[in-house]
Amino acid sequence: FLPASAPSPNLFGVPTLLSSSRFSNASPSAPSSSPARALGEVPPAGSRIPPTVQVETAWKRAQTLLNAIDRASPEEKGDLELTLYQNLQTLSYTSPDTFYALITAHLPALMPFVYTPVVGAACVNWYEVAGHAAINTGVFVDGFSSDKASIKKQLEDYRDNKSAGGVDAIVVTDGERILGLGDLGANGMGIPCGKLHLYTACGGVNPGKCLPVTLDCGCNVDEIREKDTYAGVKRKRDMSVEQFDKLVQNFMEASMEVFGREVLIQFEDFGNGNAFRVLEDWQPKATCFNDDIQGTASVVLGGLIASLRLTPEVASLKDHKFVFLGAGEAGVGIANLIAYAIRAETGCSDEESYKNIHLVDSKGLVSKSRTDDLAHHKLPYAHDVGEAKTLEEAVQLIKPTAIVGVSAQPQTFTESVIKHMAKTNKNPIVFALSNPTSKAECTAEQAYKWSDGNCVFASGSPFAPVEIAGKTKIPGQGNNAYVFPGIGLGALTAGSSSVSDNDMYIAAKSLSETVGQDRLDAGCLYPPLGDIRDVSKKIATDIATKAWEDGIARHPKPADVSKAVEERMWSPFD
Ligand SMILES: NC(=O)C1=CN([C@@H]2O[C@H](COP(=O)(O)OP(=O)(O)OC[C@H]3O[C@@H](n4cnc5c(N)ncnc54)[C@H](OP(=O)(O)O)[C@@H]3O)[C@@H](O)[C@H]2O)C=CC1
Ligand SMILES: CC(=O)C(=O)O
Ligand SMILES: [Mg+2]
Repeated sequence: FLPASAPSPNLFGVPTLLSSSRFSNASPSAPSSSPARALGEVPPAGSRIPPTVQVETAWKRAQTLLNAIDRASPEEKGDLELTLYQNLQTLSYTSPDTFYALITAHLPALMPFVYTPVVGAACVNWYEVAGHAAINTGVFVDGFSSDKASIKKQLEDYRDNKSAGGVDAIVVTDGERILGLGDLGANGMGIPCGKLHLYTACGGVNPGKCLPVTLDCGCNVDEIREKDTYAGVKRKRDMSVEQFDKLVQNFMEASMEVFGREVLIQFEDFGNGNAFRVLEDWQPKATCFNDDIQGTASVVLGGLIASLRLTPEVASLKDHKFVFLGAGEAGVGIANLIAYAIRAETGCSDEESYKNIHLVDSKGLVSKSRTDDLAHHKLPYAHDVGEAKTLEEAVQLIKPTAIVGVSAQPQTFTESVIKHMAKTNKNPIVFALSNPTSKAECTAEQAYKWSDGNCVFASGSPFAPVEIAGKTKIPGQGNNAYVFPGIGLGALTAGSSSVSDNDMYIAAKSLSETVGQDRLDAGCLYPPLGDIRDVSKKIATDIATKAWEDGIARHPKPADVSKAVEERMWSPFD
């Protein structure tokens, strides 16, 4: 940990370390920090002072803002939330150790300000909000003019000048489907940044070895692209599928050549016209996964497995009847993993495993009569059960035990839908998973109120506990953040050559085992966020153990896998 070399004031009043981290904007020719000073690099024993005092100061100042946010009127709230987001980003540059110590120690309070929902608002006006971070963070690849050699050069520059000697984990987006906010173009860079902050805080991945990337393929939203401050490529998304696939191929090959074959690559918030195909192309050839399709599936399956301990009337996954609102990346990803788990648990056929899973998309219930017109990924769910134009009709027709909202359409879980669920089930599952909060299918309060406190609720962005009928209900955050850090950490520990669908199933089971009876008693299907490093360690241990069993691990097997995971975890407190 370094003494202040260039102090500058900021909200948290901590010394700045402008030349010491991967966040440095120093040009390659500028005097660079000595290698020993790079963030996260293991320092000689005893040379690093835990940033305790700075963290206390920063936390006091953050609390001032948190209190102001609590007291603010709805009109003032948004600006104050963005102020806290901005200050945290500044801190991540100026004193990374303090930043990671702060968010790790106070994750439940601060996660909403580095991740959903506030990162969504930050992305909308990224170039105004993110300041220094906007253009200096990570790597922006111009999708129209870059070839493999130029991408390699960008990555090598990053490795040599901004990383702690290499990169372990990349989160890459093309900005086309940012949360439920749609196409934000290069503004989407806030998402890889937020995800990687969580890789470090929740999964102990060395922040000096994390790389956020945006493949800038233009933006179809005129008011974003045409803004004076927009620094992305000012073109529409007019690339052909072949050009897009070539860009992804160049990026994937360049990443593996520069950072090594085992570099972990997480696809994030791509539009669904490309996401499924890119995953199918690259899953066998790289250590990669799509967080929206697979990570989301794993966290939802984990919650469902935990819920079986709460809903004795539903004995196993195969006894559920699911209706999804949304049949895109998240919807189909979750549906596919539930079907995978049912097959694994019962040995049934593919067809049988899909039978009780129903999807509603923008045109209504996905059904047999629509097969001529359906995207490939929806076909397994086109059942012969009749037709429904709306969610309400679908719920009346199917009589589900669980509804899962992944549509980015707010307030679509209406009073009448939830009342119907409560009438036909003792404890209906209601997952309103769309992000950010403004896109949630319903709020926690609505779900509990309309079901007389009987539903089992989870949401993608956090909601506060709700008092109902003399009980406190704790809404779980059904967000892939519970699993992706552990999945990535596991793959990195083993040096896995791939990340499989079975890994998502393993992570789901692992996560479900961390949910204590006290949480279930409060209606919550997920462990406290404050325990997340232990949760990630457990998930990582299970994933890495399986990688060694399956022979896909490139690293030698340690005597104690859990210890190897723990030793790999970077901590700002070490
Ligand atoms: N909690 C979590 O961890 C996660 C949450 N999400 C959230 O889920 C949401 C969707 O993400 P994703 O699946 O990737 O997005 P996609 O764009 O891939 O899919 C959106 C789906 O919603 C459907 N849809 C749109 N409008 C309606 C409507 N009026 N009625 C019914 N369905 C509709 C679309 O229908 P059609 O197919 O006909 O176009 C499509 O099937 C986002 O808000 C995202 O933030 C995503 C990943 C993780
Ligand atoms: C959580 C997440 O990955 C999403 O909303 O896209
Ligand atoms: Mg996402």
